[in-house]
Amino acid sequence: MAKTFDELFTELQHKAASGDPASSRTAELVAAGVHTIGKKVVEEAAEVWMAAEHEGADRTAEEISQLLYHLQVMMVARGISLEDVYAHL
Ligand SMILES: N=c1c2ncn([C@@H]3O[C@H](COP(=O)(O)OP(=O)(O)OP(=O)(O)O)[C@@H](O)[C@H]3O)c2ncn1[C@@H]1O[C@H](COP(=O)(O)O)[C@@H](O)[C@H]1O
Repeated sequence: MAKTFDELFTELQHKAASGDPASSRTAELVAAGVHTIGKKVVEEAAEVWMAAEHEGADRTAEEISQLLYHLQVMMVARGISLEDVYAHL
């Protein structure tokens, strides 16, 4: 069963707090900081755009999942909660 957006966020918070950067991509990115994470957000956003224009729905969904992952890593790195974001929806 695939995880939900909220479940992934909880997992990433734990990875950032106690994960090993050598084995956890999340811990590695959080240690690298918001500049590195921001570049990944922009890269993944462009890949979503390209997939939506030129590839199928499955590839586009995969790219969207990677964008959402990197947005969550940015939230964790900046100490932003799900509630902080949902308050603006
Ligand atoms: N959902 C994801 C996820 N989506 C994307 N990614 C990362 O984003 C990369 C995709 O971006 P790219 O294709 O640009 O990869 P790349 O070119 O190798 O990346 P660069 O090192 O070049 O920046 C993947 O290779 C992963 O490293 C993710 N990494 C982790 N997760 C999930 O996050 C959770 C915690 O993972 P860890 O922190 O690694 O334990 C687990 O449930 C994972 O499934």
